[in-house]
Amino acid sequence: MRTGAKQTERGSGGKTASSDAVCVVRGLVKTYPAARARRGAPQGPAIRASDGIDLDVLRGEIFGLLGPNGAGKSTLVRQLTGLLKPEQGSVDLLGHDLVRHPDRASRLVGYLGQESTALDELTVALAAETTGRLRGLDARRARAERDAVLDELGLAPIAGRAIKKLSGGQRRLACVAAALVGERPMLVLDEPTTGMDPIARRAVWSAIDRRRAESGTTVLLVTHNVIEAETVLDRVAVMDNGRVIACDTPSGLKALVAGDVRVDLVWRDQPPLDVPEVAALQDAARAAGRRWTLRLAPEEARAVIAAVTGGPAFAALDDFTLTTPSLEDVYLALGGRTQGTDGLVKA
Ligand SMILES: Nc1ncnc2c1ncn2[C@@H]1O[C@H](COP(=O)(O)OP(=O)(O)OP(=O)(O)O)[C@@H](O)[C@H]1O
Repeated sequence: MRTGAKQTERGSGGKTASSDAVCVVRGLVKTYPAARARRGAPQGPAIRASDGIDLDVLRGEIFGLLGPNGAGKSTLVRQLTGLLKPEQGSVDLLGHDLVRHPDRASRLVGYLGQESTALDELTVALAAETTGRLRGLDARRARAERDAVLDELGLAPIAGRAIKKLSGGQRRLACVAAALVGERPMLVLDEPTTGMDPIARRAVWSAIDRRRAESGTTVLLVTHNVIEAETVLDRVAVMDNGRVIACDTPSGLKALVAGDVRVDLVWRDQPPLDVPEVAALQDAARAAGRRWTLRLAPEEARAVIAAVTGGPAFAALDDFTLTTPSLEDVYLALGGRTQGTDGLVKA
């Protein structure tokens, strides 16, 4: 077992803003008050959902926010979109002080929140068109943008249906369409692909990528889908407990675990813990159903594969793979809930 308290903070998280930064966050603090206790029960603690966040998002980049449930991602983006006021700290978006002037955010940001209730009563087409009109497009332009985005996201066949009567994935896709109408210099999308099938997800990623390529749009993206996000993100901030615990390019983050390989062992049924070589791996393995995942130095991985394929454990083994680490491994390695926030803990 090895540990290393290494975190990358290239181009972000430092106190000095880059001249290319369109969004500069410094010292952001937001605390939710403790919930009122039921009679006789002790009051729960207040929750510091943003705990001193520094962040620079650069012009034209697709910037991802990753982190476990409750890490503070939505709280952060709601402060970046003027919907929530921090107790301390500053948010500068394209030269506008959003803590003092939260009303200016709507002119600068196309925001997709986690909830869609405001658009639910409208049809897919009307939601997109109305959003365009609210963002200042004239009627002809709003209709043209509506048609283009519905085609782009494959929504034309259900354009006339009410959003509230759609399936979860369709509803989410309709909300993404509305968020993309009426050009804004920055898009803030909170888990845009939740509930979508692979084709819809791919359409969303390419629509986002296209806006960056064609219009230089800056995109801040909250997502749990690290494997897909890896292909579109320029940089990623990993959050935990209201803090940014790492920030770099996907490849820079992957370099944190680059010396390792990932071993996946899938057991036919229960792992054969009576085999000493298998029992010795139990503490280091991340178990999910019949699958054990281990991150190991290459020579350790070779020894594990030899042990489970050559000895008595082989009869219990259904499948095994040996791969280089992905961004998901970095995310899990840094996700402080399970392994500590003070850096990488290698299995
Ligand atoms: N309105 C609220 N009142 C009190 N606590 C809240 C409120 N909204 C969020 N929290 C708490 O603040 C913390 C951060 O929540 P937040 O929604 O920002 O996390 P998240 O990273 O977006 O999570 P998820 O991935 O589940 O969407 C959590 O502990 C959450 O329970």
